Amino acid sequence: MFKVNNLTYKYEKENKAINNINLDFSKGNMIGIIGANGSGKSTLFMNLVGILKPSEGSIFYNNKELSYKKKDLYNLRKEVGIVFQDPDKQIFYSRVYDDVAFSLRNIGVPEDKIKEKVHNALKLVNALDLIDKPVHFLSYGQKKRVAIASVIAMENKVVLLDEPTAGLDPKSTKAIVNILKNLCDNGIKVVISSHDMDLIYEICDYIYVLNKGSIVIEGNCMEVFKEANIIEEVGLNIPWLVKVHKNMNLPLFKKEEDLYNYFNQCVNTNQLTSLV
Ligand SMILES: Nc1ncnc2c1ncn2[C@@H]1O[C@H](COP(=O)(O)OP(=O)(O)OP(=O)(O)O)[C@@H](O)[C@H]1O
Repeated sequence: MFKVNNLTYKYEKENKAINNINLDFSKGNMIGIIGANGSGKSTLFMNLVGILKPSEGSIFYNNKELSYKKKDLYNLRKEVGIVFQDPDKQIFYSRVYDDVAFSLRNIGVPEDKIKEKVHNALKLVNALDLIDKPVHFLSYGQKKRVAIASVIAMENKVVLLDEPTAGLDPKSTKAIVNILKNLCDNGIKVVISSHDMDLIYEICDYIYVLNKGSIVIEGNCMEVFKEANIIEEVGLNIPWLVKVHKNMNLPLFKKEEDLYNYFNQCVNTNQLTSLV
């Protein structure tokens, strides 16, 4: 798994986009990387897959330091998939089918297997109807779903997703959330960056909070969001379930359904009479 030691990355001489951070992705199954605009999330992801090379510090994957030789990067990317924030960065082919098939062809998967994997991946992201469409005909949200399908089709061991649900409608967001949960249930490590704190709170079990390139807090989801002052100071929102907990003096629930079940139980045992 990924372990990052004292990573610093500078695009220019003085400014540190990432400033001496340490990460250990064995701490969770669904890891959240959160931070305001410009806090360094995308820069971190690009360092993890070897697109950018650390200015200082080191990155280990399965106890081996990243090597930037073409062959080693090729092997890394067979195991680690990335969905970029901007789908145009990752879509190269003119037809959706060929785009999703691209990486599979690259690693020599037979064409009949590719056909099956492309269909399955597009179906999962609710985009099978786009299979024969030219990519330049697609909307932003449609391109985003195709980019996610390309990574799902590869069946990687680790999937990094930079803002996977940004710009998606509720139905597609729900589809992506279910896919991420499913990947996680199947033992795939999912690392996600997002500005949607309700989403991060719902699905992540370990979180790193970045601010101006540094990690200001890390821990399990509930621990991190209980630090409301820090979360707000770095320009992020508090998830609504945490607000309910703080402002209504109710238990801290992880899922919306847990809150409803709690209320139903209270109603059934006549504990809500004082509110009615
Ligand atoms: N190509 C680049 N050249 C110079 N500076 C860059 C470049 N890309 C990013 N930066 C700077 O690095 C810092 C971190 O940017 P990065 O894109 O990693 O942040 P982010 O957390 O992903 O932001 P967002 O939430 O807006 O996507 C910012 O200060 C940004 O201006």
